[in-house]
Amino acid sequence: MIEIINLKKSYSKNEVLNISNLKIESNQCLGIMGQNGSGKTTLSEIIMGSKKQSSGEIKLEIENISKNAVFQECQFEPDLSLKSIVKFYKGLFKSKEDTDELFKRFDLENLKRKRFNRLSGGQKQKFKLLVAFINRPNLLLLDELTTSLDYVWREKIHKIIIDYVKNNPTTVLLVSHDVNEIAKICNRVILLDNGSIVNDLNLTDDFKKNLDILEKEVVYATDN
Ligand SMILES: Nc1ncnc2c1ncn2[C@@H]1O[C@H](COP(=O)(O)OP(=O)(O)OP(=O)(O)O)[C@@H](O)[C@H]1O
Repeated sequence: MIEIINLKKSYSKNEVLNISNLKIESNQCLGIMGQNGSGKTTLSEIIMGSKKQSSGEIKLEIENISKNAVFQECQFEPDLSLKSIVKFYKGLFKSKEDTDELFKRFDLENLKRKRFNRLSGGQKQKFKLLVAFINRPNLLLLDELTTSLDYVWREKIHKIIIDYVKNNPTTVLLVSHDVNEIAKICNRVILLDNGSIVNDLNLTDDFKKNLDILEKEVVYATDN
């Protein structure tokens, strides 16, 4: 379980996040939606510990916690081959993961010797997720994961994540602007507006059949 109490974040005197209470059950896939600048990345980075809050408390009660994240901006040493990057992270995490299988899963076997900065946008995105799996995280942040992926790979990545979560107890934070993606992967979604949670929805199967309702909730929550 992750519990957030009276969390605030300001830059200079500008408050960008103000969340009085949020509980995220373990092994839950939480979608985080909201307009540009509403605080999604700030909230998820604070939960992951890569950014510090101005005040408030975050309790991370996850057994044997292993974290990882995929961000738009995350980059790797541009001149290293994918194989070398994976070797580096495998060593860093002291991981026993079968990385050949990971290369296969993401259809990147033929690019092992290529440098990261020579990959296309979509290939980079797939590779970032491959690296995020090396330490078998049980807390995983995916921030705009499928931006720059084609339709086929977007679907494949959704399946890879759903299968991973089925086989490994994981708390997933999925930041996305895509209602379909959220509905496919998450069982709950929070909507942020101006740094506050303005809606918190359980994504039941019935709800998922009526995605236009979710779309309306997103528009309503952020227009009012
Ligand atoms: N380093 C920073 N310094 C000053 N302001 C910042 C900084 N990082 C973020 N902000 C501000 O905090 C607010 C929330 O930004 P954040 O990146 O969390 O939004 P977001 O919902 O993830 O947006 P997007 O959908 O555009 O990625 C914005 O107003 C942004 O300008």
